[in-house]
Amino acid sequence: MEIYKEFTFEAAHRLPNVPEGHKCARLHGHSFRVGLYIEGEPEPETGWIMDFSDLKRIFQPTYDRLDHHYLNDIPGLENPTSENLAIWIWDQLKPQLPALSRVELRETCTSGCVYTGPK
Ligand SMILES: Nc1nc2c(c(=O)[nH]1)N=C([C@H](O)[C@H](O)COP(=O)(O)OP(=O)(O)OP(=O)(O)O)CN2
Ligand SMILES: [Zn+2]
Repeated sequence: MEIYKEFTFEAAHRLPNVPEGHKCARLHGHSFRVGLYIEGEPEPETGWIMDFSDLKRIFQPTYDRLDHHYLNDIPGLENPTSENLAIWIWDQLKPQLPALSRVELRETCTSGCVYTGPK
């Protein structure tokens, strides 16, 4: 079983390595959506895998680094594609959240990616 919690943050970015003339080379912003998934079995007593509010608390410091920031300025996010952002969020959280199973990163209403960890 997986549980998930979704977050939104506002941020600006530009993609430095796109072909010349690509629209994403220009500074622009998104309302990013992040889905964090935790895999496990519900504990018999609580009936939950983990408390959603604990998940929120653990994500908060990472969220604060992203929300209303220019992503390219963040170490490790110099090329802030959806893919790199999902990996970066995973790397921030996995040490504290061993049961993290999936990071969904939605950049626009129609574009995003899903990361399930290194293969
Ligand atoms: N594989 C990736 N492709 C693109 C990324 C990315 O992170 N990974 N990022 C971008 C841009 O940041 C862009 O803001 C989002 O792209 P796109 O879906 O093309 O945005 P639109 O809202 O313009 O999409 P439409 O559906 O065409 O309106 C580009 N590619
Ligand atoms: Zn973009």
